[in-house]
Amino acid sequence: MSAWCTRPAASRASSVASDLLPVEEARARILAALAPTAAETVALPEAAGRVLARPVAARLTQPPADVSAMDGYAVRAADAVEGATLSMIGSAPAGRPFAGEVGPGQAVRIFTGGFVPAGAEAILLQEDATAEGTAVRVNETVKAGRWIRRRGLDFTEGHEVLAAGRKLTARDIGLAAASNNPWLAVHRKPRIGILATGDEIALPGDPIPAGGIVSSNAHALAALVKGAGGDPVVLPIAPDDTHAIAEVAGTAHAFDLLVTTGGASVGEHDLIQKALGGEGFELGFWKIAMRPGKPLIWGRLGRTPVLGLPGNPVSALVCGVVFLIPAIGRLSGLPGDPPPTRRLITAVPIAENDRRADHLRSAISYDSEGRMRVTPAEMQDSSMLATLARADALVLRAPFARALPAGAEVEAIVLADLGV
Ligand SMILES: Nc1nc2c(c(=O)[nH]1)N[C@H]1C(S)=C(S)[C@@H](COP(=O)(O)OP(=O)(O)OC[C@H]3O[C@@H](n4cnc5c(N)ncnc54)[C@H](O)[C@@H]3O)O[C@H]1N2
Ligand code: MOO
Repeated sequence: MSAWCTRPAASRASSVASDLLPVEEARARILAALAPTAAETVALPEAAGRVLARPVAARLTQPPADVSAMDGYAVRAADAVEGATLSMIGSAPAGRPFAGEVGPGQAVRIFTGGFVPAGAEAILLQEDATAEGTAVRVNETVKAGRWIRRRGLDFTEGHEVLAAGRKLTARDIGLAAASNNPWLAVHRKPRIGILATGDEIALPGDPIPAGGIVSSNAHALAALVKGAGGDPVVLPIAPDDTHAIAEVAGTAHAFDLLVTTGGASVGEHDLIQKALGGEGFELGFWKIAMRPGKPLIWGRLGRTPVLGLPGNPVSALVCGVVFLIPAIGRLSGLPGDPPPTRRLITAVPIAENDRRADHLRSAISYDSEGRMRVTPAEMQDSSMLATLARADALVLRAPFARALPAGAEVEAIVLADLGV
């Protein structure tokens, strides 16, 4: 048994009670086997949503000098008392600093963003002054420092403005631009191969074989991968034939992760492990204590990790939420946190659970007092994609969780939190 296949002690203990690996342990083992992709340098517009591979330091100080926060007059604080009249000696619009100095009894016309001239200690708002020619009458006394943005108020040259490991938001892109960083080092988008298998499946729009169905998994997973920051590559559908599966899997080396759907279970047409086995597949684990998603496969084909998702469409997508999104996060340079959960109140009683951690497709609604309530769908069959599409949340039920009355608190993954 290689290090890849070694079971941690906790797993051995739990396997005494069950042959199914707990969800948290399965996710931990998946994440432990993944490393972030290498860094690449991209232009700012390409960097949004990517994860910084190296910290970003400011390449200038902002503001570069003391600047005015308002339109008005740059004045010496002691002179600008109510009733005084000052003499305007020039102007300092943004981008054109005044070269001279403000002397006693003098003022310089200044505009928002203009450099505060030497000698000035405050800005007199134009609303608080009356100008006639070069005479400026002060209508309201100003305090020293008023309306001046000090040099370096925002950031200082050489200081870190963005830390490595940060997923870049529009705000971060603005900060990188303001700090004069046109290029950023980010982790390459993880390339995720998606291989749907099955004799019965056809692409949407293609002729459907007798007894067949339309393949939804590859499309749904590609959308999920894209939303999570990965680069999906949908491979041709492989029929239930070990040679065909092996041939397509031969492209695995091109991916940071190969995801298969279907053929994960125990039927004689469930061929993923058999077909990949001939190509040198090393199994990490198979079967987890999860509904939907029990026959999940995890292993490695050469250097490429392989996540084998069940064929049932809801199982494939729920496993996508629970395992694939964190895996893409880890490959992208993030920690790969589990999906965030929220505490919600169930509107209806929930039955006790069996040994598999359940993920109940549920609707969120608001009661007459505006409080959020969650209602699991009555039917939870893992073929029912419409129920998943209509759901707002997955209510989590731990193995052997006790029955709950209406009004009890539950933990739930809110799908919109993940953009799924
Ligand atoms: N005797 C047992 N049978 C099954 C077990 C078990 O433990 N013992 N587990 C069940 C569970 S749980 C699941 S989940 C499924 C998973 O099966 P597979 O991963 O082998 O998936 P398939 O058999 O290939 O397909 C299952 C179902 O999903 C449809 N499918 C497959 N691919 C797609 C696709 N790309 N798009 C849409 N739908 C797809 C397929 O037609 C089947 O209806 O196994 C249970 N059986
Ligand atoms: O685990 Mo299966 O996904 O229950 O249908």
